[in-house]
Amino acid sequence: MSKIKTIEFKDEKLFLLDQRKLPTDYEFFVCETFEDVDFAIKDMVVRGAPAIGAAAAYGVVLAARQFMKYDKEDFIKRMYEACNVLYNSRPTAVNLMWAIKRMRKVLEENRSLETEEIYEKLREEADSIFKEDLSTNKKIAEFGNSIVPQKAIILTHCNTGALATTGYGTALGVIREAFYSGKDIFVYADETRPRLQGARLTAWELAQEGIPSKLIADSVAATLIRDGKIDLILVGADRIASNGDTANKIGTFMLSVIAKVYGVPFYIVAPTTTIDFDIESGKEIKIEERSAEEVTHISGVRIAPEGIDVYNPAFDVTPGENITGIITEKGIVKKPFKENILKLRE
Ligand SMILES: CSC[C@H]1O[C@H](OP(=O)(O)O)[C@H](O)[C@@H]1O
Repeated sequence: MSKIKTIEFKDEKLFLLDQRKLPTDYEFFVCETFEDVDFAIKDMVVRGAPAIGAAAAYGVVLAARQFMKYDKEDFIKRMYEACNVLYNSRPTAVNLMWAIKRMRKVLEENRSLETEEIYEKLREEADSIFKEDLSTNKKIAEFGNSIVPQKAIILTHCNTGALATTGYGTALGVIREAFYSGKDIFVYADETRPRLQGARLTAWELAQEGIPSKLIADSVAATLIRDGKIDLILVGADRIASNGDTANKIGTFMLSVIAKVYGVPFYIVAPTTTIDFDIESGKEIKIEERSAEEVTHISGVRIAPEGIDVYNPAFDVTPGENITGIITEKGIVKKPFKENILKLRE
């Protein structure tokens, strides 16, 4: 089991492993207010759909601590405002909205209680969200491992490990499970421009546990796939529409097209909390656009000329027809996705 502590709530503070600093520096960013959490999500101190959901939930707990000194009416008003700020901290990963909706529901159901009691209820709910994700990841990994052949060479994109969740991971969780079950697998990890989650985070997680792997530039993947060097592609998700269209880190769609051309199995790995049952297709998914600096600079060093215009979408949408299956904690969803995804709705 991965020992990486991505998120920890203790002493009324939220400790986030600062993923902007990895792999060279292992430092924690300490959140004492919900504004600190909002910044941490926006600036990708913490990132990854389930991880930002859990962090945002604790952001609501911190807000309750901040506003306890006000009278009840003011407390409730400020709490809803804080929930709204956190809900909008990043637009694509639906786990964030799902977590805030759960926290808002607890706030609504308990608004007649004293503020200290509301704080305790919110703390319990955030802890539940945290623990549920951990157990969900393990179930996902077990289902996922069932489709990993012995000695498989696996390609993965971005970071979907313990750093993107509350522990273990989604696609990288399946890779961990296959490795620890003795399948003698090998991993190619895309560096994942521009924020380099693969180079900085996935490579770090793989190295921490001695999982045989090689880091590649994103543009190498196509040749490996063409040359029959990849047996399986496992990637994460930020929002899955009810027809199976999936928003994930930019570059995922391109991989899915190449996988389809060369007949390589291409799986999305995600908890059902990443499914947005309220949208019909990927067309409805808002794709976050991030700053030009993420593309024109690496670690603060300019690599592109001043004044150049930049288009920097953080995600793209892979159509369901390019996806072999969606690995969840409730099993592996195959086509027809619309029919089979809706069966997952509780
Ligand atoms: C297990 S969710 C991981 C998912 O989130 C990443 O995006 P970001 O690093 O911008 O938060 C990426 O899309 C991963 O697949």
